[in-house]
Amino acid sequence: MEAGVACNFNCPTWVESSENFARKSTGSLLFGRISKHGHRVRVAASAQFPLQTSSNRQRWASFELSCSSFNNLSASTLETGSVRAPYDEALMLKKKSLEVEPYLNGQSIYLVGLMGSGKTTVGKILSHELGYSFYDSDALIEQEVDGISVAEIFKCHGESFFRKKETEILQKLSSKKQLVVSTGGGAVVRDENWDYMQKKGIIVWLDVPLEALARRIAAVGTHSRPLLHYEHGDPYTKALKRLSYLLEQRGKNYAKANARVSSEAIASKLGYRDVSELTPTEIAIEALNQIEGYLKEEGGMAIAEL
Ligand SMILES: Nc1ncnc2c1ncn2[C@@H]1O[C@H](COP(=O)(O)OP(=O)(O)OP(=O)(O)O)[C@@H](O)[C@H]1O
Ligand SMILES: O=C(O)C1=C[C@@H](O)[C@@H](O)[C@H](O)C1
Repeated sequence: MEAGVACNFNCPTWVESSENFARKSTGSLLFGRISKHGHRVRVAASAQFPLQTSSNRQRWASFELSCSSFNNLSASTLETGSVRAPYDEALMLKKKSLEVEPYLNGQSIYLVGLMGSGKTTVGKILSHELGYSFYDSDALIEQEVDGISVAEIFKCHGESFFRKKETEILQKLSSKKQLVVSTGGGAVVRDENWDYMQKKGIIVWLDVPLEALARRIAAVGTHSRPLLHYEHGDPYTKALKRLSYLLEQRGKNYAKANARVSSEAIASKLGYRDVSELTPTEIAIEALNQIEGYLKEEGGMAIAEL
């Protein structure tokens, strides 16, 4: 009887086909079966999904399958082992955003970080998931200055003109709630910008290693990033040199953010060899984790009373 039940129960198929189950860290399943000899049996399965994932985005689930007859509750273990379960990042993001949203209570999210840290990419994912409006402060400045690019604004009007415009844009946004704002890499330098961002918002630093930033920037070229024009060499070297300098200057400012999302920490938590293996969605999930932590632990709920 027991062997018959074990054969019919294909554990890998069950784990992969049960979305709800696969998203939880533990779970169990109980159901009845009639064996081919007419006996009623009870089958129980339980599984554990550890946080750790393997680098190919599969989660290992350990399971135990046991079976007993209905009138005899002492179960005998049929099978134990581990199976690969799919790691559905889109579902995890949805679940996390539903959890965090009530704590956020409409507060805006301001993403800060060096150029190329993914503020725009991750910001769009967050805004979509939370149902917030997305703004890119560089793009808003470009619109205000006759549609010319940031690089042209620097060239024609100078950096201080650009910084003034950046502050004006942040001031305008500061009266609104339910925004995700991708700020310019240098927005953290002016104290008044902090006042505007903090008025109805939480400030989140996307902290990415310099080498990864330089690789990303080199992939698209340095032409659109005026602060990199001062350096010499190939795009990777130019980006790495300037970014190292900028981080030295601004590191303490970024560190004042309410929440820090470290790509290195996420990669190590997920068992990846390098931050380049991280997807923007995985970073967005961690941003929500950090925001939740801040709101729960640092009295962020007080700000939410706005
Ligand atoms: N997690 C990621 N993995 C790999 N590439 C990424 C990741 N996030 C963003 N990128 C890429 O890096 C580049 C910069 O991303 P993005 O524009 O989102 O950064 P940013 O912080 O808004 O930059 P800036 O401040 O210069 O506007 C883009 O080409 C984007 O596709
Ligand atoms: O790091 C910076 O100071 C900048 C970053 C970009 O987002 C732009 O705001 C501009 O190129 C300046």
